[in-house]
Formats: sequence, C-alpha cells, structure tokens
Amino acid sequence: MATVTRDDIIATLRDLADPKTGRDPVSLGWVQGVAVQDGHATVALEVPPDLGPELEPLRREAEARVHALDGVATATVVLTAARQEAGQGRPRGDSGGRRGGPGGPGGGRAQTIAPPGVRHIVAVASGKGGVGKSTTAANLALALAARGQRVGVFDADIYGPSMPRMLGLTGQRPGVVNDRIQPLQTLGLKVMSIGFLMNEEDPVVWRGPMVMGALEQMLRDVDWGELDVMVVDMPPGTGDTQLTMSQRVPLAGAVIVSTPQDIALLDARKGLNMFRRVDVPVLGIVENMSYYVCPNCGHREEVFAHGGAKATAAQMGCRFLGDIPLDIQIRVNADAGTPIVVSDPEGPHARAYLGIADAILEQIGAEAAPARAAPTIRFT
Ligand SMILES: Nc1ncnc2c1ncn2[C@@H]1O[C@H](COP(=O)(O)OP(=O)(O)OP(=O)(O)O)[C@@H](O)[C@H]1O
Repeated sequence: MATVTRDDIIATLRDLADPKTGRDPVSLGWVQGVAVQDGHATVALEVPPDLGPELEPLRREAEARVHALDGVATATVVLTAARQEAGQGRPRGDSGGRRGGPGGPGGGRAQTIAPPGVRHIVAVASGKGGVGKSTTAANLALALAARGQRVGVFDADIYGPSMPRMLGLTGQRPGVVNDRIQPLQTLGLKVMSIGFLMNEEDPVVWRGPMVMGALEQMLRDVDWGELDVMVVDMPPGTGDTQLTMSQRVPLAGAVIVSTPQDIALLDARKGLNMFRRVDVPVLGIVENMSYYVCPNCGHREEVFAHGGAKATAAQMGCRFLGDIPLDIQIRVNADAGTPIVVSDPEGPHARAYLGIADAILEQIGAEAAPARAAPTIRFT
C-alpha cells in the first residue's frame, strides 16, 4: 500500500469548497491538525461555531476524499469550533450539564458521547502529572478484569499516552474491520490509545478543540463491543479538556489519584471540585507512592507525610480508596508492560488494587442499579 503524507491530505482538502464563500478549508485557515499513522488519517477542521451544522456535508466530503487516497485505511475528519471567550456561551458544568444532551439542563452543544454497549465509564484523574495516574488506571483495569468484569481501557491522556507501554502494546496498531477501528486486546482488556495512532517521535501539537474532537472520535468510532466498565486514563490537570470530557462523557464516576505531598493534594482538591462542579460522582481518592517499604529489610518508611489523601478525603466528604506504596516493583512491572496486578497477582500490591476495584464496583453498581432495570415491554 502506498504511503500517504500530510501534504497529500492537505492537497486533497484544497479541492473542497466551503458552500458559503466558495473557498477551500486550507486557505480559510480551518485545518488545525493532520495526523497520519500507518494509513489512519485524522484531520481536525476548526470552523466558526455557528457554521458547524451547515458544514456537515463538507466534513463528510472531506472524509470521503481523504479515505479515497491511496494508502489511507481509515479517515476521520472532525469539525471543531473555536473556543469562545468567557461569557460567550461556552457550556459550563454547574448547571447539571454533565448529562446535558439535547433537552438536558446543560442543553446546547454539550451533547453526550456514550459508546454503545459500555455500561459504566470510570475516569482516573489527577490534579497534576506524574503522580501515577496511568499506573493506577492500568492496575485498576486489570483488577476489575480479575473480578470478572469485561473491561476496556481508553487512554485519553493525549499529551503523554502511556497505555501502549504499560500494557505491553508499544508499536502495535489497531486493525480496521468494516471501517471501524478495533481496540487492541491484551491481558483480558480492550485497549485504545491515541498513542497507537500518532508518531511517537513526531508528537502532534494538540490544540484544545482538536483534543476533544480526537477523543470523541475514539469513543464513537472504535468498536468497543460490550463492556461492563471502561477505565479512562484522563489527561492530567483540570483544564478545558478535562472539564469538557467530564461534561460530554457520561461518567459513572471519577477516581482521583494523588501523592501524599501537600502540593499534590491541593491539586487533587482541584480535580475533585472539577468533577463535583459537573455532577460527576467522585468515587474516592487513591494515595499513590504513599510510603516506602525497603526491599531488603522490609522497613516501612513514611517518606512523604503519608496519610494526606485520607485526611483530604474525609474533609471533602469522599471515600478513601486505598494507599499504594512507592515500590520499585510497581514501576518495573508497569514499565515492562506487565502491571503488578498480573505479574504478582497474589502479592500485597495486587490485593490493594483489588480492594480499590471492589470499592469502585460497589459504588457504580449501587449508582447504576436503576439504569440496569430490565426494559419494560408494552403491548399496545
Ligand atoms: N506506586 C508506585 N511505585 C513506584 N513507581 C511508581 C508508582 N506509581 C507510578 N510509578 C512510576 O512513576 C512514573 C509515573 O507514573 P505514571 O505514568 O503512572 O504517572 P501519571 O500520573 O500518569 O503521569 P502523567 O500524567 O505525566 O502521564 C512511572 O514510571 C511509573 O512506573
């Protein structure tokens, strides 16, 4: 198959015309990003917000033309809208907009994106980077699978996707069946990551609206099949992407990962408040790198004022889900693609993650109980 380049895609986009002005999307400055990897092409067009619906035929045409290029296996064109200034109608979460699909209290553009067949979506988030959010997400997903759940992992950490590495899938690419991207399968999980679609050595400079477009596409167009739980590894922090994700994706709840240091806990509070603002239940806080156990003598060292997350959870009225020590084995196994829950399933760390999984299942089970009721069949 021929290799398609960004230039080929851009040249194709030049042949299209905006119905209003007759100009092409490239000269109009709408092309915000073109990513192509192993024949999977993604294009983000940033269009004026009020033109979105009118431009749907143009989007479809662009997708068809890019798809028709020699060397393109899948083509995804997303329309994104330029961010409006504060006060100009950007959807806010404090009006219940989380479930704010059309007609919902959030109304307007905040349509929810729910992959069909996925029963519960759990976000794993952190107020700042590097606290072990991805490690927690990977181990938690495996612990949920060990509890008999059908689990998917959606790596939404678009700025530093680590699931390919942590789940031993580096360099692999998802296949395509009937124009639908198939998640990769490993260790009993279905996995999708933007890391599978982009060049690691050539990171895409994501702009806010493009991020959401790409994430939406992965939720909608990936063939997730039937899942009991989807674990989402969120991008770190509490910026617009995280807020929009929390509003647009019908999350069953969020798990906040924090290290015990005060600063991280302050960030954790921000994360917690962000989810609360958009009515996403916070399932609890995990304290990661909580304490250190000497591998030689077993001595336990409380390096970072251990216990801060427990206190914060109590103050903020949410559940403390557990603490995970700083242990080289957790790092080595995660970095080798076999997280500790599978590499040492009987060990104390795996037990800790299983305990966290149980606490989550208990909560989402309880919360989701009404939605699980059998459908009513009416005879008329
Ligand atoms: N409990 C732990 N003990 C030892 N090492 C850990 C632990 N948790 C995470 N790590 C290591 O710390 C590093 C950062 O972890 P991870 O990538 O999970 O953080 P993150 O919060 O997802 O970061 P980012 O948001 O920047 O992607 C990794 O090398 C990981 O193996």
